[in-house]
Amino acid sequence: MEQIQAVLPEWVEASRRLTERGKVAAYIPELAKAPKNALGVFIVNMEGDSVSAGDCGLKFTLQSISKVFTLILALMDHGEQTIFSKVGMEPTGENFNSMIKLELVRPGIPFNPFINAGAITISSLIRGDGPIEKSARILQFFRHLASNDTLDYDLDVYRSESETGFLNRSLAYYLKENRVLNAEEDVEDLLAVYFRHCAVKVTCGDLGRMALVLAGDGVDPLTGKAMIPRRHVQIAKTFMTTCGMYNASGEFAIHVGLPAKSGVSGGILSIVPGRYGIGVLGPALNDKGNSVAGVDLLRRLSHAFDWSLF
Ligand SMILES: NC(=O)CC[C@H](N)C(=O)O
Repeated sequence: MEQIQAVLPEWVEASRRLTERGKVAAYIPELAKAPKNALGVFIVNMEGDSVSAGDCGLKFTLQSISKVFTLILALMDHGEQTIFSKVGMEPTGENFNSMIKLELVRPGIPFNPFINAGAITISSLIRGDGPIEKSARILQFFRHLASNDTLDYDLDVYRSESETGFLNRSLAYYLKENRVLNAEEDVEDLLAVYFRHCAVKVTCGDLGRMALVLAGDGVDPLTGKAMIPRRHVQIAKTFMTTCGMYNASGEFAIHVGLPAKSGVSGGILSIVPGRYGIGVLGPALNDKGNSVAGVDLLRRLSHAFDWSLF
């Protein structure tokens, strides 16, 4: 940890320069308010020692990072056979909100649980009596994983996405037409669950702490508590490696070589299996939609400390 701490502040400042080249997401209007030049990182090891640098105190919404944990909750609710009858296991090579392959490839189930069509389908599989109970179960699960009972929604971001998320609505109706979603599924209720879990507000510290449970294969190393079956962590880590950074996942595997998941608010959750949980925030995104400075910082760290799995 001392070795990492010794270089971290300087590397954050070096990577921060790249934020000038990126753009803050604006298709959810509320996200456009994020500070473009921010960059923060938090790294925690299996003993609970942590290091951090940059703008670590900033709060941001999980967005697509939440998909890792809703996938896990759905797997815990139903088992892998049911889940993989509804979503596939392959990267798409398309944008996360694209619907093109749903029509082109049969059967018309979403290619994987991390594209929006897949994550909306996963939200429909969370157990609970109605959208309020489903959302409450999801939030409770996130709070457990982060060891933080104060995690909550950013309601401004939630409303902003709910008022403008017409593409996600289209995806959901298309899935319903194709019977990937049940006939009795109410699309507005379902999207309320989906938009809510995307709008859970965290810091880099929360992200790192959630990641640590994945680094421990589902056992929280700091409490010794078994939180997720190992097999479900294995599935989540595999998707993080193959699809976690959208259609730049191959490039990220070459340059960084770690399981990771990014979100449009500029967060990246990553792990060094068995060693570290990592949370990064850098709202300026590159043309693939990943935090431009965040990816650069992870690349520096991975190279220097030989973290690549490959
Ligand atoms: N890539 C993302 O982070 C997308 C999440 C966002 N809530 C959406 O559905 O568009």
